[in-house]
Amino acid sequence: MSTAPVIDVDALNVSYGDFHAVKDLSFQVERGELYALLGTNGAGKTSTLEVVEGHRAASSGTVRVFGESPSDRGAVRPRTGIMLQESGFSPDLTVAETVRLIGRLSGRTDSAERVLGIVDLAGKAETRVAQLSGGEKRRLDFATAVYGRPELIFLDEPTTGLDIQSRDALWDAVEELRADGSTIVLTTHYLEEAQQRADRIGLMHHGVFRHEGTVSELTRTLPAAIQFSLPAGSPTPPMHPGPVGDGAYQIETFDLQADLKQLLDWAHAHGVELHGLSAAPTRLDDVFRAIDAEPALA
Ligand SMILES: Nc1ncnc2c1ncn2[C@@H]1O[C@H](COP(=O)(O)OP(=O)(O)OP(=O)(O)O)[C@@H](O)[C@H]1O
Repeated sequence: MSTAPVIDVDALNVSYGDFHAVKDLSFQVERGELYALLGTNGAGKTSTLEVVEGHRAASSGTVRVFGESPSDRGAVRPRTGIMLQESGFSPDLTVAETVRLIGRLSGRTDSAERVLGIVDLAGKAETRVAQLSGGEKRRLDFATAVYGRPELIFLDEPTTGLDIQSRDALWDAVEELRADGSTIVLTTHYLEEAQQRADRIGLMHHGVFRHEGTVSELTRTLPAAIQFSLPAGSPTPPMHPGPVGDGAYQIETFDLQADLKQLLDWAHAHGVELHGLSAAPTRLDDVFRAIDAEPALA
């Protein structure tokens, strides 16, 4: 089996007139990975994905999907499922007709009943799209993306507007596809989903990656926090904690386990009880907030 990446983006630039939306972006997505392309509003995620999906020409740079140009739709489209943020379904078609039509256009084969079963829309097969709720339309969109079990699936904000049961069902279906070897590219503003699901994350801001790596590589870029309060008259604690209000202190650390141990050893040795002790690892949200606070790179 080939070890070439499924997606290979090299020095991609996308400009709209004078506005440079994507700047020399390079990344690869390996077979079987779930790669999350995340970023602030206007970071350039959609512009990037439109090129990778073959919907937009690059201003410069090279993009390969399965080793082919994404504009070679005959080669790429049958192997690729796309769930867009806004579906363009015809309101007059039924749910089953929509799945069959999009399935036929994709060049993949499957059964409408199977994919509608995955998203719990089998009972709505003969309902017109115009009569679906917002969440049901999102589920139909997902069904068309996974029709034929494509090798590569783009999920653009897949769970927006879905209730918790539908979200769980969607992620179960994604995990099943991954077990079959499908590669997933996810964009979402629900960072906890990316934190939980992504093998790697590309975090964009103003057209460039501010970070790329696994969740733990990204969260290691910021310190974790240990917080506690001390009873009156306690000796000075180690590691120079800073006050954070209400008599509480905070230690910022890149080595949570070692520093927590040092603090607990100190408390034990001095017979001090640490009140409200908490040790919080860095979350993806924190990394996001930190990059959003930075100025744009030139
Ligand atoms: N057709 C266009 N013409 C001019 N500017 C555009 C066009 N499409 C996008 N842009 C600009 O390019 C930048 C990147 O937009 P893009 O849609 O790629 O960002 P995004 O990361 O997907 O954002 P969001 O999270 O808000 O969806 C934005 O500043 C946007 O205003």
